[in-house]
Amino acid sequence: MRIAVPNKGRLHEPTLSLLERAGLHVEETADRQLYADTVDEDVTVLFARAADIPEYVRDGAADLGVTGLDQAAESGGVVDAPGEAADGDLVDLLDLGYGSCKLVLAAPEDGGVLTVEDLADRTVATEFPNVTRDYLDRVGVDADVVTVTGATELTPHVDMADAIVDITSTGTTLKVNRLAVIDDVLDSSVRLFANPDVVGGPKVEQVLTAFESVLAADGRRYLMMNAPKKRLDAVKDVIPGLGGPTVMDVEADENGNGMVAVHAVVDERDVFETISELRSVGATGILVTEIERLVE
Ligand SMILES: Nc1ncnc2c1ncn2[C@@H]1O[C@H](COP(=O)(O)OP(=O)(O)OP(=O)(O)O)[C@@H](O)[C@H]1O
Ligand SMILES: O=P(O)(O)OC[C@H]1O[C@H](OP(=O)(O)OP(=O)(O)O)[C@H](O)[C@@H]1O
Ligand SMILES: [Mg+2]
Repeated sequence: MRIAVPNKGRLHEPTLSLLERAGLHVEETADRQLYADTVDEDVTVLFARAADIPEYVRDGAADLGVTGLDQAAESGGVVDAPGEAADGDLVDLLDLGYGSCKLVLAAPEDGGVLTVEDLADRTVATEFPNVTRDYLDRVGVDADVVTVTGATELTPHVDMADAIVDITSTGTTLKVNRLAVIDDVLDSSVRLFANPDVVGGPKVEQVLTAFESVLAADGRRYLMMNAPKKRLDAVKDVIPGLGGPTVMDVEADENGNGMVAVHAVVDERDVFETISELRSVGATGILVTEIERLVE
């Protein structure tokens, strides 16, 4: 099975680190720029441009692809389940949570374009012509779309366009270029995309489960502690555990009181508060550890 991942740019490193955390360690080889084996002999990684990855998956050159929803939407149809897929659609299997950005319509702060309606018979420059045309159709505005391959923010200042559709996340680039957001066009983040023909296959499901287990572990901590058996109910009340904590009998303390070891998964935001509450109900030897993966 082949997974296409970004070969460079801002999505490259986080995607490799996700593969690593998912247990799909990518082997170092001479050809690593193009493709690489993983610890799983059935899984190969292809390194491609973020914008080309949807095409690799649609074509079947890769079974799975990791890239931004913006890129997939630009290249064709995207559906949530294989049953909904028309010819050439990709299945959006999982939101991987990084690369969050928006495609927005923006125009010069001091210009004459204040609403999308003002764009009628004017020009929009973008790296995303298909998404932009779909958007203009949706809002019923007839404007020309000019395709550029970068530095889109420049075009309104050199009279190439009256507005742009471009990626924004912090808003800094738009601000520096004195452009104001007029409308949101598409919310994007990095997704795991699949060719509809491979969804449900055992290897794809295995990769999906591994990625899901990394996401499930994010923001969670594993707590371990000892507690007097007679305080167990109080300890359980404190821990908002995943399906309740795991409880094991351990040796009695020096006074012969029954003791238990309690393990639980908790939200990292609750750890600080939970520890003091656990101590106050008699827990001792409290350990907090990170979780690499969590298969629910
Ligand atoms: N500022 C941003 N914040 C968050 N995500 C972003 C941002 N810019 C881009 N992205 C996401 O990353 C994807 C790839 O962008 P990136 O800049 O890494 O690639 P690129 O510009 O196509 O790379 P290159 O041209 O170097 O191949 C975008 O399609 C989008 O999903
Ligand atoms: O809202 P902001 O946080 O300013 O981010 C938006 C900018 O980020 C991306 O460019 P990138 O940094 O990837 O450079 P690139 O044009 O070389 O792709 C995008 O094309 C915008 O220009
Ligand atoms: Mg970029």
